[in-house]
Amino acid sequence: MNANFRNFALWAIIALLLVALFQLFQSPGQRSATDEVPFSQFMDQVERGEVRDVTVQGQQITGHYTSTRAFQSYAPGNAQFVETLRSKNVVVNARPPSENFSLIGALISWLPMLIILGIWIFVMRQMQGSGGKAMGFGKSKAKLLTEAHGRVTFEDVAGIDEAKEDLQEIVEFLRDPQKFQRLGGRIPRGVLLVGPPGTGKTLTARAVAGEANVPFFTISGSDFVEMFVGVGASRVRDMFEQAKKNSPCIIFIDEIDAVGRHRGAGMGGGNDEREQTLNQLLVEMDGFEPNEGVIIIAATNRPDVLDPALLRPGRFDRQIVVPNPDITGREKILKVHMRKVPLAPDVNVKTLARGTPGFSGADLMNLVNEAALLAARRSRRLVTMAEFEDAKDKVMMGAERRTLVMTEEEKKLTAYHEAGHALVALHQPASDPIHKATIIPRGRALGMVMRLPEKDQVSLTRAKCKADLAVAMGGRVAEEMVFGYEKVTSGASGDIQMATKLARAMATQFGMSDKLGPLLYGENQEEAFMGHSMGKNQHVSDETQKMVDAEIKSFVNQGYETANKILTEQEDELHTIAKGLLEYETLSGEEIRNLLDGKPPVRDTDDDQPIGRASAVPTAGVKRGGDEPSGGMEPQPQG
Ligand SMILES: Nc1ncnc2c1ncn2[C@@H]1O[C@H](COP(=O)(O)OP(=O)(O)OP(=O)(O)O)[C@@H](O)[C@H]1O
Ligand SMILES: [Zn+2]
Repeated sequence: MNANFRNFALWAIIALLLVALFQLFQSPGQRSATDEVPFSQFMDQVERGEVRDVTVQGQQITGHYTSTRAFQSYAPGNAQFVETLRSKNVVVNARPPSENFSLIGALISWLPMLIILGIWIFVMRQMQGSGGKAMGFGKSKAKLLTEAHGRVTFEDVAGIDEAKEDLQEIVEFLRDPQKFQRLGGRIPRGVLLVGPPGTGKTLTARAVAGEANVPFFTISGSDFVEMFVGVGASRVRDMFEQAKKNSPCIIFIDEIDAVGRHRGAGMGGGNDEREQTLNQLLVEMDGFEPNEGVIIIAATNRPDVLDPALLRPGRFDRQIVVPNPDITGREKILKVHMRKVPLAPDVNVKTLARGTPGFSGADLMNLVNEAALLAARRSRRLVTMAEFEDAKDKVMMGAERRTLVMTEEEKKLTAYHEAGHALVALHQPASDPIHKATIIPRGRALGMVMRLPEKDQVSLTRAKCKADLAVAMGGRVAEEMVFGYEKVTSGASGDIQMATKLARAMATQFGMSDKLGPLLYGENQEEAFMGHSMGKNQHVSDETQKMVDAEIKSFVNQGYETANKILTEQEDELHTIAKGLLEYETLSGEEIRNLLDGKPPVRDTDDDQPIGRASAVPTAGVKRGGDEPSGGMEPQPQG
């Protein structure tokens, strides 16, 4: 049944129902236009010669008086009145009993059937979803992406060269399956792309199809999962049928974990349907010849939950990891997405790539998009570095909260807090260089100092950890120095949390404590990771626990002392930076260094951009995080 026919049938039924209703309501109306008279009265009128003609239909009598007025009456079952009519010269017509009402009668007797049919069709349509795709129940929901969706090639995928290399072989096979057949090589039927969200798994799969110029069917694992038993399995069957008709081609199953979860791993019962679907998938994958030219590419970010049967040879036996990009990868991905954007000459892709550790391909695409939108809002012809910087902060920390009302006192306190971080960082050679400091509130942070590593960090040195601890404490120390012990705010909670996490990692994981030695304390990674107290950890004795806690405390205290020493010795510089922040709100690393040399920042006054940022591009880096987190840690907006 195709969609057009279904639509037609539906409208036909609705039309029929309307006609039937119309007839039903119409008939009594017509009747009321005639006189309805009792049979006895009718007979009297006949006797009196007032009736001109009658039509007898079963027991119903209709006719006209000599006055031409119409009437109608009903005769009792066995009344013999025709003789009387004849004797009075009335014209008598007769009709078979049901003719007059045959249409209505038929409709009434068919009505229940029609209603049931209508409901059935309606339910079927509902089950198909509103997508309007002309596919039947139990048919696969796989979508065929065509040229109209835009052709994707390996050119569009950047920064994951190893995955592309691995897939190159599949491209060659799809281009000329016969060649491989002749040589008897075994081509994998299934490829599993494994990686975190947004790293370009879907994009890569599409690029394989684009490179090989073959059809690309895409479906999500969750599309197979239906409430009706057997539907998922029949969708799988249908999908493979479609694919075979279009071979060579690619089937892409996104989120395969939705169907491919370990059998029997679900919560409670009721997983029969999913298991049936999975079984069907396994059967189909075994069932087609490797040379039929259908390649299945599946994606997941949870390979660990997949049923082992899926990973056996002949199924998804090839796994390709698609990781988050490294610094050069980020640069390449940024360049791919910047192709569509008119760039100002000051845009430095390398700096952006350095400032976005942990970003996925999708995050980077989002960053470029945000920057373009910002540039449009600022009515610029080109997208400048300032937009990219702001977009980066927005993606990383949340939108600026320029409307947040801060009292002068709070603003001053924030400025000194951030200046404290910045100054400590400046005087710690092991710290990453400052990228910028700002007191514009963003997300949960009231301000932040960003430092940028020169290159992606693979490991942390002891010196760098110590420097990071000192920088983290710098904010609080500055507050205490300038405003006094009692005026200290909760604003440093983010710093304290970050410092504690780092100190704990140094003591229990990195082996950086002399007292504890290079041992792993606390087997429970998660506890350590979450920054929870390990107090109840059964692997650590009470005494060891006390030692661990003491070491963590001593690391943080050392950081505090270092910060205190630097800030006390350089109090003048602290005031200079804080005043600079109060005046300009945002200072780049270079501007801070210039300020300390007595050179104020140069601001473009006729620049209409809402952010008072220098047009000079900061070349030095900063590190991410609201009041800076340390290597490998999540950004910690400081409140
Ligand atoms: N390596 C990359 N090169 C270029 N663009 C990328 C890359 N990775 C991601 N993107 C961009 O991010 C978008 C989203 O990526 P995609 O949907 O392919 O990610 P995914 O890994 O399939 O994510 P998910 O696991 O959430 O489905 C892409 O359309 C693309 O524009
Ligand atoms: Zn801080």
